Amino acid sequence: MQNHPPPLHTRLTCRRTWPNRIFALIYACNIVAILYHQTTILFHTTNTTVSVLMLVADIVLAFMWFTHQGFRMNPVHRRTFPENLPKDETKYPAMDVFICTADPYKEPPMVVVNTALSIMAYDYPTEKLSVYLSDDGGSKLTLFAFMEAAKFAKQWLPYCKKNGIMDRCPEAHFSSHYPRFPETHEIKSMYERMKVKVEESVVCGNVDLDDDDDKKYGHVFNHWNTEFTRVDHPTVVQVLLNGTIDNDVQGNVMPNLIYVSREKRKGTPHRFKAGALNVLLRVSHTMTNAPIVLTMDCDMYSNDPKTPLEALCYFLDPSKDSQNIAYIQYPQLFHGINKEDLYGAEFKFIFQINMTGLDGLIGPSHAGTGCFFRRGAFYGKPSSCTFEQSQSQNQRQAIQSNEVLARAHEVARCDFEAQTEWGSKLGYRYGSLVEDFYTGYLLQCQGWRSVFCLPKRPAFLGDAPMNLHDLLNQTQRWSMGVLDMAFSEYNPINYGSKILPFLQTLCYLHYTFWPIWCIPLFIYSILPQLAIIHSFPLFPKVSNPWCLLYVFSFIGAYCQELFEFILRGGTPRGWFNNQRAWIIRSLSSYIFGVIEYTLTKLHVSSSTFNVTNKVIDKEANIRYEKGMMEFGVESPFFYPISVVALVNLVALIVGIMKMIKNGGFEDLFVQLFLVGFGVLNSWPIYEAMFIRNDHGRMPLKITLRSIIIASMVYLTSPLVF
Ligand SMILES: O=c1ccn([C@@H]2O[C@H](COP(=O)(O)OP(=O)(O)O[C@H]3O[C@H](CO)[C@@H](O)[C@H](O)[C@H]3O)[C@@H](O)[C@H]2O)c(=O)[nH]1
Ligand SMILES: [Mn+2]
Repeated sequence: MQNHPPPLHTRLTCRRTWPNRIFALIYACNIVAILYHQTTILFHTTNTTVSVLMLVADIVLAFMWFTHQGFRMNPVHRRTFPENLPKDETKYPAMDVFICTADPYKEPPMVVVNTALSIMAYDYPTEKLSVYLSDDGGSKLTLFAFMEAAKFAKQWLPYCKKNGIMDRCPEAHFSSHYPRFPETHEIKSMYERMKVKVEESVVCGNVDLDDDDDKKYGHVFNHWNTEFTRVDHPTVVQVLLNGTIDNDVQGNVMPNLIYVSREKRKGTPHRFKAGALNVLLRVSHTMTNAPIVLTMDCDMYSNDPKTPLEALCYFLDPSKDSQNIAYIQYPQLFHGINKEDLYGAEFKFIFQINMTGLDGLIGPSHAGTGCFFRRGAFYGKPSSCTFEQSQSQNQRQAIQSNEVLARAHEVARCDFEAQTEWGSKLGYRYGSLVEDFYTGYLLQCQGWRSVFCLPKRPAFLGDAPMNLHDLLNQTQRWSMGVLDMAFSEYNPINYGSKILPFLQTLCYLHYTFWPIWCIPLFIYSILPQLAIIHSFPLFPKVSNPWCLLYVFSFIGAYCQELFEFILRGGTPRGWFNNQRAWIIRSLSSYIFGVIEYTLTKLHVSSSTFNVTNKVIDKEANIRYEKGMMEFGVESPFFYPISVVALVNLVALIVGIMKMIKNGGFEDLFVQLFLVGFGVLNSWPIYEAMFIRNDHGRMPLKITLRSIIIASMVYLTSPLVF
């Protein structure tokens, strides 16, 4: 018998698979029956407009339910066995890490520095590790922060490794119950000094170089002359640590650390994060050309120094299937989210639950950060390159040579990509505001596969939006991004469906049409409410057996989600908040996303990548910790949710009054239930409008205008009823 080498990874089907499949069958029958019922009503109704609207809502809900089943048919979980990796570390492939930042005022340089330090301290052969920072903010403040970080790293890395520290992000480390070693105090005060220095420079908007630094780096800062702006400036590439020259305080080699701010010129599109990553792909190609590339958002620090070894369990697996793996995606997990995740900002379904579903098909979608790539995947199909071929030669000594630097500057030019395949066949793909999701999808269409890793100890932790406006801003961008995809030449209907397996296509359909949730949610949160005022029954009486269909569809869908949510470590309260956030997003950012998308297609406006704020407002954060929703700013996002909240409140009051006066509970039961549920979900909005008087309350202007709009909705409703 042949001796099998010990496994590097395993994949098991989740126990909920069969229950999921059976439930899907039952639920599908229920949906068909409802649609049938709605259609028959359409032919007998006294009010066609209302019936058509209800039917449209139900068809969209049915579509979303159906496409969601792709995630449920074969969920899996995986395990890796890094202990079975080859012992000889010199055989490990080199790894280039890309960190993106775009704005020193929304993404404080200290946040970025912490991310970089946590990665530089990986338990991975240091001489194989290079960290590239892309600064789309073109900020000398960020460069200055990294200069300081390079110095601090020389103490921090040996300190972490010698003492076996797990939290290698200094900020996270020093804000936890950290162990004390003889040198801890010294390291901590060094960190504090660096933090003060960097934060002061951000406050005053200028950098203060001492003599040594001035000698070393003074010339780089000369780039920031009066003509230098964040949207118009030359390339700046600065090697801050060179692994072959720089040693830490104990004489060990350091990883490379390279600052890159690509050239930007007015009128030349820079393609946001996708453009930034493509520049890093090329710059790193000229310098280290590692076969593995890890992409990171600036706020996602590493929470486990052994993570790259886990990724190696797939990349070093000699089996044929493993040669097709383009990327290994880790979930986006967050720190600083309040107890019950007030805004559903964790996106447990998108980043965790649905990912395990995709993993059982041909692999997870790409989530932008915390993802290990095979570099070759950016350059072509799986068959055309093997891992060994793309292994880099050791070009380390060269990274600071004039030749290499000149080449790096060349490939970072803003016109370099003109008439090339970058963005269409090479690198990150352009054309969607969710470049990550789009690129992952296109790689899978090329035949690449992917893997999802969900270790017990989170591999990465990042910042989630911590107020409502930021969250809605983020999901509006995502909405526009997926619509870009839905209507692109490579949309999942015409293109993806011909290449990808059926269930995988369903999942991509679900996401690319994500914002159309706004259609049923909007109809359901306005129409039954108005119908109550006009005493118009929309649903069968409670005593009518058809009514059970509606009850089952509601309870069935909600219970299944609750179950999935709790299986993934959530709480009932967390689930409730999550569904509330879904309603709020649907009524607000999805609608705005659809409008904004349409406007960009009509060339009335142009789409931009609004970076999510990562600065914490202390006062607002106290309210957030208490579970209070933050309104405060006069954001147009708040109008639809305020109006809907008011419409529901009035409908509930009127409905109850009518029932007391005339009876008819049977007729209006389902509607009253919906309205009651609406009011329950709107509670924080009423508080923000009428009760609270802190800074996070709803701005008076929005409250007043919403009252006017809601009144107009009621006044014009006779047009429909
Ligand atoms: O012109 C730009 C704009 C953004 N970024 C970077 O992109 C990252 C993500 O931006 P963020 O504002 O945090 O967006 P999120 O919505 O939180 O990010 C999610 O969604 C994005 C797509 O919309 C993906 O790119 C991200 O990886 C994914 O985490 C950050 O590191 C930014 O610095 C750039 O480098 N250049
Ligand atoms: Mn982010």
